[in-house]
Amino acid sequence: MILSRLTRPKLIKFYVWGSIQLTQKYYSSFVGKNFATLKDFDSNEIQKFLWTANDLKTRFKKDKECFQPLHGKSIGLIFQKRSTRTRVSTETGMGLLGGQSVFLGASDVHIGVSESLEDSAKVLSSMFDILLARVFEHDIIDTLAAASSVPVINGLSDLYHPLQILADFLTLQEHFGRLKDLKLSWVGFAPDENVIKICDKIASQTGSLLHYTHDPKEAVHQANAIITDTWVSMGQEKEKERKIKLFADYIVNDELVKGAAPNWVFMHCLPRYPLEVTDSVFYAKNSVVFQEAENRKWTVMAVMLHLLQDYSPVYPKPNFGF
Ligand SMILES: NC(=O)OP(=O)(O)O
Repeated sequence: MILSRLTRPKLIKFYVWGSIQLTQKYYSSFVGKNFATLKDFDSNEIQKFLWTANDLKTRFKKDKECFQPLHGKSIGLIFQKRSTRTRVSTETGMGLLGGQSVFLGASDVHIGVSESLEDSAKVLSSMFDILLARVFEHDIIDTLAAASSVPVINGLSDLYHPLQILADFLTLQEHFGRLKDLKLSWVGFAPDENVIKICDKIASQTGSLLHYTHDPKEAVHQANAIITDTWVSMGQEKEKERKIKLFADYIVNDELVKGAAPNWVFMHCLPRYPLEVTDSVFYAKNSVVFQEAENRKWTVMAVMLHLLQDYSPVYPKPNFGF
């Protein structure tokens, strides 16, 4: 199951995720792997990350347990853009696991400016045990990963935000008690055409239903989750006025959500501008946006832990419906 950042505003469509069908396969170790996009992991592996995230959340938050499996490990955080959730969830999560984080902002380091990406990746991976990068072009993630001797986590590129999708899945599982047979309606920009092709191929293999439409009412009809994102991404501020006009009819508001399933939830990865969703929906009792934000922490902890060492959850596997 994959999800892309939506990058091609010229194509105005709405799309709906059908039931999330995950195939069965034995879990494999993730140690030493990169985490660039969820399409690199099969459904069973994604469930494993989610199981561990649930387990860590229960152990640290509910049980108030203290254990530090990543004591002595460190992560380098390469950020070309600003961030609240990705940065803070990773820094505090690494701290809880006993490790250390070093933030490397765009104006702090030479990466891609006075030193090649490859040289930076070689140097940083000789000092850190793992790297996380938030970049503009997705190719930068691939370049860093190819030159790095340690795992690289994608903290957002122009194509993928896999950490966010893990947190979204965890939130859906917590709320609905399953992932199977949920109708997810994403209201916003059209996905990248290549990503659509990949999604269609996976859907044909798994039995998921994918539907793309220009009609927001059709998109949210009987949806269990209505999801949107900011229309003005970082670095696209110049396009703000054009996008406001272009997407004026696509605001998620009380009228639009009337067509959703009775148990609908609203999701948004944040930060949120009032442009794309009204306060009445964003702060509605059906909104799970802050639970979704908190889950960024437990999911990135699961990813860091699994890329650095094998981990067996203490708590039973949550029900995903598969
Ligand atoms: N959703 C998300 O990635 O938030 P930040 O930009 O604050 O990291």
